[in-house]
Amino acid sequence: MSVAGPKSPKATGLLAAALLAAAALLASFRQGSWPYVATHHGPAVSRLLASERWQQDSRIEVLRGCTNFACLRAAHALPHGPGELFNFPHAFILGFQKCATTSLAAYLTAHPQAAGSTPKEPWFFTRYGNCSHRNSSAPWGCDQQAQQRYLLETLHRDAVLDSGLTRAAFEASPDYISASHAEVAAIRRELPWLKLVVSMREPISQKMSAIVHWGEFMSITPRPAWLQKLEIDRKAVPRRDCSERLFKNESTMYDCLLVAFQEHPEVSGEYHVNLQTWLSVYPRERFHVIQFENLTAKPAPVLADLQRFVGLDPTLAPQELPRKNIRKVTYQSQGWPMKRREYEHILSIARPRAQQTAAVLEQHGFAHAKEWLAPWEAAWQRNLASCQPNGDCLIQVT
Ligand SMILES: Nc1ncnc2c1ncn2[C@@H]1O[C@H](COP(=O)(O)OS(=O)(=O)O)[C@@H](OP(=O)(O)O)[C@H]1O
Repeated sequence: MSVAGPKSPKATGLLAAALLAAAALLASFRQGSWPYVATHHGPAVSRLLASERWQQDSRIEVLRGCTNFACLRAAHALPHGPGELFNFPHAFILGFQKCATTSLAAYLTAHPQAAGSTPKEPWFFTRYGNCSHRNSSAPWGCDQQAQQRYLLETLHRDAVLDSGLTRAAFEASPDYISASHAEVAAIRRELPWLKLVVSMREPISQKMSAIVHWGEFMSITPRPAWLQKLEIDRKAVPRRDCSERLFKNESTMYDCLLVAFQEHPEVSGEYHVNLQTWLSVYPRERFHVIQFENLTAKPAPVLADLQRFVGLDPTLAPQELPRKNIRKVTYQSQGWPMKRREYEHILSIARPRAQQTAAVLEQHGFAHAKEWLAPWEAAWQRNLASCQPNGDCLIQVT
């Protein structure tokens, strides 16, 4: 039997809801392995839990009728059935942009126990999605239709439930990591059980990759509608302008790096600032942090850790990490021309921030700061070693 959502609840009172939630809690604890236990609900969820129909249904049956987040939350308060391995949805790859999120999403999508979203980057919860009202005082919120489309079409609800929840639905919108506190809080409110994956790349390389990405996009003529939509995000405009000029040979990579490093942290991908926003909302154990350089140098152990974190069986894993979204071999594959003093200047901005990021990662138990910084320091030294006596260098991304 399926349930249409929170529209027709037959409330039997708060006591019944509390009893049911307590039973679910107990059952979940007895099951032991269940990773998420709902401990508090909003009024809509409590009403659903109190409905007599729901008391007869299994979690997966309830989920079959869910077309909105309140329904999902109520379903997740019920005990999981035998063989069910995952929540729905189960995980988000949050970012950072240009840190191999597309390759990671493709890798997981090829895993028989995972179900990637369509598209890979729905951008549902953040500034370009329909639920965010950045330029008005309206609170974050999604209408019923948008929620339904997201759950059914983007996250493939039916296919995932048909698997008996033996597949983990996930999406990968790399701009989520730079979400505002209000947006992150909204995601937590709607999907409190999510597992969250973050990848970080040597920060100068990450910005160079983004600069090239935007240079290529801004050179598309006529400008596509989706690109025009992005123009509403005024904060990121100076960087995009610089990228456009770079591709017309009217600015240099150094100019654009300066712009990128001076932008607002939430736009420029200041790793620790963005991560701390998320850590202030979701518990620490929900996060898994990957270093791009470790991942790309020696994928197997990093991918095995990722699968363990998500709850996927590593023995079913695809062999290879794909190489998606690659531009470093297309543009300036021998390196970007820069003067030594210019690179040193950028480094004088990037290094202290990278050290802060490493300190935050250590503070939260994600990595040892020194070990984390070593591959980044090695990349900086490699680039400095490329400099000629006249100060001309060729700067490569990691
Ligand atoms: N397997 C592997 N090995 C080495 N490098 C890899 C790999 N997979 C992705 N990449 C590099 O990651 C960059 C793309 O990252 P994203 O997919 O996260 O970009 S995006 O934010 O989704 O646009 C992009 O960097 P640039 O080429 O410097 O732009 C990719 O080359």
